[in-house]
Amino acid sequence: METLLRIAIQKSGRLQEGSLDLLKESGLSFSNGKEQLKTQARNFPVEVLFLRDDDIPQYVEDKVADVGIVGENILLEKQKKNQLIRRLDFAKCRLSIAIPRAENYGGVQSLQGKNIATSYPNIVKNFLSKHNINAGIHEISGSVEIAPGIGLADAICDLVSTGGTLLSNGLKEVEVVMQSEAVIIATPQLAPEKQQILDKLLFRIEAVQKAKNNKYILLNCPNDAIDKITSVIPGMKSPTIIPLARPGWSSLHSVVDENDFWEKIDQLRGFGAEGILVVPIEKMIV
Ligand SMILES: Nc1ncnc2c1ncn2[C@@H]1O[C@H](COP(=O)(O)OP(=O)(O)OP(=O)(O)O)[C@@H](O)[C@H]1O
Ligand SMILES: O=P(O)(O)OC[C@H]1O[C@H](OP(=O)(O)OP(=O)(O)O)[C@H](O)[C@@H]1O
Ligand SMILES: [Mg+2]
Repeated sequence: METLLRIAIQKSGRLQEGSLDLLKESGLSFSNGKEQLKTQARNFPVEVLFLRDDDIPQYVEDKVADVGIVGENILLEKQKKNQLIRRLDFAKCRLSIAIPRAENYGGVQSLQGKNIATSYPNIVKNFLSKHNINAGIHEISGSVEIAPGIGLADAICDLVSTGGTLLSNGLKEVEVVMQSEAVIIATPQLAPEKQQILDKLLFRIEAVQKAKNNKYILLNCPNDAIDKITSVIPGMKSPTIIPLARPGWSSLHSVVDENDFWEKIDQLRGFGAEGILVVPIEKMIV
């Protein structure tokens, strides 16, 4: 029987779209109907399980799933035997403590003796003991931001992204406990055949991630600017340089990192680059 790598992803919620996109952009083709809880890829030895994200670390520890995609917040909270394989650059958020907007905050000591509502009791417990704070933890599984408003707790610890939910519940963020993004987790000891499949998948994921972080750039420049421009955008090995019909000019093709893109464009223009075209890359294999 063919060995399949079992990957657990969130069935519905904030991680679902990013997880599906990542697997599909990595070339896996599978169906994901609304009621479907399990599916096998048509063109890759992978089975996908659609689960509640909170349950994924336990499934991975129990080897019911070999690999999972969860937020780092869930990985840290659940304290299961999982290894973090790779950060995935989506579902970025932070886990923060917030208090009613009207209240004064004089640093972490202000939490002494308070009651904190959260879905992350273990993370909050560690945070409080690191700061020698004695506070009560009231565990609830959702709608945490409502807790101070209904007299359930003095403060909360929950995920924040735009801050919109805090704002609309009259709360203000006072401490960032951790930053989080989606990650791939795996059982500590994968069978060699499964490890091989995972390595193959990780190679594809890397190509997808690199492509997202880079752009293909084409520009025209005077020949005497080629060296300076090459030092700014050296490309994967070196830029491609093609002479233009106009004497003394060349077309230079390279890749540029998305993160410092605009600074580099300013530098290139300063060196005399013109007619700059920037296009997305679909996959990037170094
Ligand atoms: N506002 C946000 N912005 C970015 N990422 C977020 C945000 N909220 C949550 N996340 C990330 O997405 C993960 C899933 O969030 P979601 O709200 O869908 O979970 P859930 O309600 O617990 O879902 P489930 O029903 O699967 O248990 C979180 O653990 C976190 O890592
Ligand atoms: O800072 P913001 O951009 O407002 O995002 C933060 C909110 O997003 C998440 O909930 P989600 O919307 O996923 O709903 P849920 O409570 O049903 O999980 C999280 O639990 C916060 O409540
Ligand atoms: Mg959940």
